[in-house]
Amino acid sequence: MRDDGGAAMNDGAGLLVRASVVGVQIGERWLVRPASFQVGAGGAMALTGPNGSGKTTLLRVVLGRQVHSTGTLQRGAELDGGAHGVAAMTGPPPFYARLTVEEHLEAVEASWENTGGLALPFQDILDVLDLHRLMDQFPDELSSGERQGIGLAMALARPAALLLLDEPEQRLDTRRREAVAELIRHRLEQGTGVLMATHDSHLPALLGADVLRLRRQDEQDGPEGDGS
Ligand SMILES: Nc1ncnc2c1ncn2[C@@H]1O[C@H](COP(=O)(O)OP(=O)(O)OP(=O)(O)O)[C@@H](O)[C@H]1O
Repeated sequence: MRDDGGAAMNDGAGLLVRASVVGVQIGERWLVRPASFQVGAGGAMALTGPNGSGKTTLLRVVLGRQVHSTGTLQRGAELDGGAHGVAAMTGPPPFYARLTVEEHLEAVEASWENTGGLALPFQDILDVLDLHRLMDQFPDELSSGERQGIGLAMALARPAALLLLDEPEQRLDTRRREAVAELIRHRLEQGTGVLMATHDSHLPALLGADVLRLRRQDEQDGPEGDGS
């Protein structure tokens, strides 16, 4: 693994991410109170907590898009392996207005043709999420839940050592939430590590994920509040 300063670490075989008291602070305000967790290959970690407790911000720290103020973040060398490092879904995917859903998926699939192909075939993902009916539609003809579903499909198909998902259950009905859990389980079985933010207590249970509950700055400390 490598720490924030880029120094190689000798320990942590199989570990993809190790965060030790990582917090984000602006002035007196904690966006993320110091938290510790780790994600290994084939392991799942769920960040939970109320609105504004810092789940998305912590995912952004892991992605390298947000600087942290305290602690140490170590990332496995696998995560820096170019396109095969991290597959992230942190919001609706960028869509091209003039391409259909099918053309988007074809473009994603083609981009992986020469590097081992997709981790999960789109056909399987579309079957499970019941998205086939959308193939001929354009982005502005999709509901927010359908856009979320297509974004998830793209992230779940993408080969990567770490899958990072921000509220994958968002805007999905109960049946599709269970379907998403099934797809994530496939990725875990392939050895992919999964780090997610979620408001759904069932999803971590379905995945056997470790759970870290983040606290907002205005919440009292409690037994699980040290983030370990
Ligand atoms: N760009 C920003 N600048 C300043 N503060 C921010 C910024 N983005 C988020 N915050 C603040 O950081 C805190 C954590 O926000 P974050 O989006 O990480 O929470 P969250 O747990 O993901 O919330 P939710 O469950 O509502 O998605 C909030 O208090 C939010 O107002």
